[in-house]
Amino acid sequence: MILTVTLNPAVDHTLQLDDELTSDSVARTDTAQFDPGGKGINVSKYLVELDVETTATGYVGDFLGRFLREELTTQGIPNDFVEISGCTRLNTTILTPQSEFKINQNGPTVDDTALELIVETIERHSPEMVVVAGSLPRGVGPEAIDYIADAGPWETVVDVGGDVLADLEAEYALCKPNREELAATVGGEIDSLSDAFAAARALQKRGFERVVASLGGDGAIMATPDTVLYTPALDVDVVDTVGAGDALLAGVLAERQRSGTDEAALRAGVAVASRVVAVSGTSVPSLDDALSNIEEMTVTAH
Ligand SMILES: O=P(O)(O)OC[C@@]1(O)O[C@H](CO)[C@@H](O)[C@@H]1O
Repeated sequence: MILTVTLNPAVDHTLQLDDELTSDSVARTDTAQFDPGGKGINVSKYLVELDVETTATGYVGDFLGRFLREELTTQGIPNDFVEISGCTRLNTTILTPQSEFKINQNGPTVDDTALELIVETIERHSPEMVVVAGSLPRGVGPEAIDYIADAGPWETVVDVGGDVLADLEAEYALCKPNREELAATVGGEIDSLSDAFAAARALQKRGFERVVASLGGDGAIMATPDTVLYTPALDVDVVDTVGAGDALLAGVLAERQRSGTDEAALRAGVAVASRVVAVSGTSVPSLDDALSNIEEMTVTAH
């Protein structure tokens, strides 16, 4: 079982506008979508759709926390959250004909004594793997992630910001930076695929058994102890990119559990991400046949 930990969940509010945003005028829209979100929660949503056993945990609070819980339960996503007194955040995506704007709140402040409740929740579910993903709420530092990773026999996967990633000290089975986070961890720019391969290789050597990096429209890479694999993105009509990295991670973890090979896992990640960018917000597309033709996708070793 894969348990996801989202320490700073969000309700994702997605608005679609027919025109570009302009200052000093009221934009009006008929469409408003609210999805339970936050990176770990999204991974659980996509894993359920891929028929992988999962449970989502993390901190939730107040009316948006209640909405998030109820909505996940209605959607059939197993969840077991820790209640906090602060309010879960509302993150907004505004889609205009030309642009995608994303505004994320920092979220509530969490007392670090609540971490023990997260660890107790994880222990109750005895997962083989724990995925800690998303930003940290105020009051929680990178050492909380090391604490979770060291607290039990589970393998731990992280998808956290580049600054947090750089401070982690425990053993991790996998990390999933995006291009900017990859650049931040190596303190340089990623201007080409070969920069990305070198950065992923360097990060892998710093103590992550595998590094899966999402490169947006350029595809994704996986650095393993032996090689760096690369798969280009599929050609799809992109509605928005919110949740694409979470979908990549869910696809990689689902396929690694099924076939165990890194090549197939990377292909599966890119295939699932390409389905998710074709729907708005962090709603879940049908992934029934998402993995059916993945052996036709290109993977190269570098
Ligand atoms: O502020 P964070 O935690 O880095 O990211 C949160 C978030 O942008 O990530 C998900 C998409 O990956 C959304 O569901 C959510 O709003």
